[in-house]
Parts: sequence; C-alpha cells; structure tokens
Amino acid sequence: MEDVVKINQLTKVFNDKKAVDNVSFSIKSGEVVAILGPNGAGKTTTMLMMLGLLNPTNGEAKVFNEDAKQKSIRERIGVMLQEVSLMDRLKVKEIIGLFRSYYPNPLSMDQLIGLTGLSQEDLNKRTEKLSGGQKRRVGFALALAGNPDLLFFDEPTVGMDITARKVFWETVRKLANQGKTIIFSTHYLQEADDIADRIILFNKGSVVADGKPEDIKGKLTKQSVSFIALHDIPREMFIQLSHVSDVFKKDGRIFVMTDDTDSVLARLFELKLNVKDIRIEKGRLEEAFEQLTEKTREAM
Ligand SMILES: Nc1ncnc2c1ncn2[C@@H]1O[C@H](COP(=O)(O)OP(=O)(O)OP(=O)(O)O)[C@@H](O)[C@H]1O
Repeated sequence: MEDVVKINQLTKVFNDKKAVDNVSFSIKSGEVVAILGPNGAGKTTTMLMMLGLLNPTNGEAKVFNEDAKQKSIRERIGVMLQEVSLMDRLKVKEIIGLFRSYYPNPLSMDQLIGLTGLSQEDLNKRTEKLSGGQKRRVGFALALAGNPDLLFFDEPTVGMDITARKVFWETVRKLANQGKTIIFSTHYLQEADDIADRIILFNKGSVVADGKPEDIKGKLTKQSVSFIALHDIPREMFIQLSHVSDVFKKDGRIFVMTDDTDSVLARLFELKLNVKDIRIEKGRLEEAFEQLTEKTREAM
C-alpha cells in the first residue's frame, strides 16, 4: 500500500518549548487513524505541519510524496480544523458552491447534503447566523467539497450534539469504506477506539504508542500492584522484572504496572520490604489512559 503521509523526525519548537519532539510515522492509503492525546500533546501542531500550514523547526512532512503546500496535492486533501471560520454575509449554499468551484472533481451539492446532514433551511442561512454545531457541519461539507482522497479532522466533534456526532461518524465510516484515508485528532479514547483502525497516542509532543486500538487498550489496561512504602524503594527493584512495564509514584503510593500481579507480589514478599496497604487493581481503561498521559506522577 502506498504511503499517503510520511513524517520524519518532525519537530516544532515555540519559544524554546518543544510542542512536537522528533516524531516519525507514516500512514498508508485507506487507513483510518486517530491521533489521540490530552490537551497540549502536540496533535494540532503535527497536523498543521502535515498540511504544510506550519513550517517544522526540524524534520519533514510529506503528503502523497510531496509537500502539501502544492496545489495538486491540496486538491486531494480535505481539512476541518478546530476553529471553523466562514466568510460572513454569504449563504451556506453560496460558500459551499464557492468551495466546489475550487476543485476539478467536486462532489455535487446533493451528495454533500446527504453526507453532512445539512438541511435546505441551513443552506439558505447566512453564515453569521449559524450555531457552533451548524458551523461545524458546514465545515465538514467544505472539507468534503473537493471529493478528497485524504481527510484531516482536528477534534471534529467538539461542539456537536449527539445527533450531529452520530451523523458525522456514520459519514466518516462511509468515506472510509470508499477507501479514503482519514486522520482525526481526539481527546477521547472511546471515539478513537470506535472509529479508527489505528491509534497514534501523543503525550507531551511525542508518540507514546502506535498500533491497533485493541493493542493500545491492552497496553493501557495493565494491572497494577500498589502499596505505601515505609522506606525508600528504588524504582530499579521492580522495573527489572520481566512482566513489569512501569513503576511510578502517585498520591503517596508506589504503583507497579504489570500483566502478572502474582510475580510482583512474590517479589514484594521475597524482598521483605516494609510496605503496607497492598492493593491489586485491574486498571480501568480511562483511568489508565490518564495515568499514561497526565502529569500526576511524583518523583521517586
Ligand atoms: N502558535 C503557538 N505559539 C506558541 N505555542 C504554541 C502555539 N501552538 C501551540 N503551542 C503550544 O504547543 C503545545 C502543543 O499544542 P497543540 O495545540 O499542538 O496540542 P494539542 O494536542 O492539539 O492540544 P489540544 O487538544 O488542546 O488542541 C502546547 O503547549 C501549546 O501551548
């Protein structure tokens, strides 16, 4: 399969702060990829660099083997960014018509209405009269106007009500079934799991996991043994064990993340460590996601 997107050692520094730090991955034709991560993880910055809307500090981003700034490449890409800003005083149907006119093979107005759930009434509204949710629907129609091969959606469902979300994801599935490549960013693990066939998990500017949703979930739902230590316990004491993936301190407890709690317990007793209140937990998915991505850890 052809690489539709290829990014190599991509880095963006804003005022000495690394927003994106040496990120490399490629995306193949027909993949539906969720870029998942908390606020400030670098999702938008990475997307903007892929789209050629922001210059990288280092590294490069290629789309269809070229710079996305090129017109011939832009014509093959549809984009919906977080802030949908529409030209005032135009009716929705006029702005969609205008966008359609930019492309060599646009979708018809009827196709766009069918895909986005815009009503005839919406089409006759002036853009400044639209609600936030309606604006996003128009933004969606504009992203699809040129019948693109590759679609980028930056946190697409923010501000959408439940019905609009449903229509949106149903359409995304339809587009995916037509073989289009779809890349979207989200804060929500559930959304990524429901829609994507691959999740790239970002945290603090780096990719911390990349794989099928079930593999990422498997990684995130590791069990833990946690306890309160009554004296210093070096991280190395547990991190060396083969079944241990991480050791950290949170809320005064030491957490040993593992897929084999029995062997961690055995080790704990064998070492005769002075600990109390031992707990074994099967991490909940959302909780584990937070553990992986939030700054809740303390130095050990
Ligand atoms: N133009 C800018 N100037 C300075 N700092 C920026 C700029 N754009 C982004 N940043 C910083 O870069 C980091 C990554 O931001 P980015 O918007 O890419 O994250 P994100 O994962 O998309 O977050 P969100 O989910 O909140 O949109 C943040 O710390 C942000 O404050």
